[in-house]
Amino acid sequence: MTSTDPNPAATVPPHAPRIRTFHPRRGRMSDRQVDDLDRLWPAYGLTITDDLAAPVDLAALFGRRAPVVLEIGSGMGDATAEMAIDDPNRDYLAVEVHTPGIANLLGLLERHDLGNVRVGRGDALDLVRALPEGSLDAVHVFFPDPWPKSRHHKRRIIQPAHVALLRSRLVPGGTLHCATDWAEYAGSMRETLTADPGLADVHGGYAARPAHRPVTKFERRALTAGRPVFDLIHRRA
Ligand SMILES: C[S@@+](CC[C@H](N)C(=O)[O-])C[C@H]1O[C@@H](n2cnc3c(N)ncnc32)[C@H](O)[C@@H]1O
Repeated sequence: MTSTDPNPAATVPPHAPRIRTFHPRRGRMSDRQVDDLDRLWPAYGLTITDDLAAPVDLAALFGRRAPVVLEIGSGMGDATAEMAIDDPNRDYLAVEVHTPGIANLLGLLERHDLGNVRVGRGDALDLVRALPEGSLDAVHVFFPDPWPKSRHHKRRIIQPAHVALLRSRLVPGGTLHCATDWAEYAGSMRETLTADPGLADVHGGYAARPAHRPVTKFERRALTAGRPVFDLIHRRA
């Protein structure tokens, strides 16, 4: 970090109370998901804790040196797997707290014989803090929990301190790509991303869904309900 690259999140003392950005839901797993989780976790999984040893060695995690895309909140993982299949020259690090979604993605990795995906289980922000600065080619935040009530906005993943933290982990020129179907959150995201001094807006506002981003499970629900979708893509200067 330099004096011209303020990173407020990095200055939060470790004893500060933590505010969760996710609902602590467990969810039921099918027998197949239980089996996939047991068998495949050792090969693809990364356990995330709030004292994860930093810096995380991404080349060791993936077994090669390639540009890395971080996906925060991969849900059931279908979109993650699809992007990784279409983009074999980059590595994908998906992070989720929802165990059935993690298990589902692990099953997809085996079925598609995908070597360029790893799956983190835990709070994405704990992982991001432990990543080296300038280590990510892109960060994807697709349909994050909107936390619609005003008193819960502090739980949103896209807020100034988190954006500064995410930006610090991008390589110069790397992109932070957010998408939401929640119009008010889209406005807040746009404001926050535009206000960050180290990010430049690639499209000058909302973008249409780029071809490389598959329609996600949550997005399908939004489209069925007739809600518009907002993509925002900003680049680290
Ligand atoms: C609304 S869902 C969207 C899932 C997927 N991206 C999609 O579009 O279908 C948001 C997901 O983000 C996960 N999530 C929220 N905060 C997180 C965090 N701090 N770390 C990891 N996962 C998180 C939730 O568990 C949830 O599965």
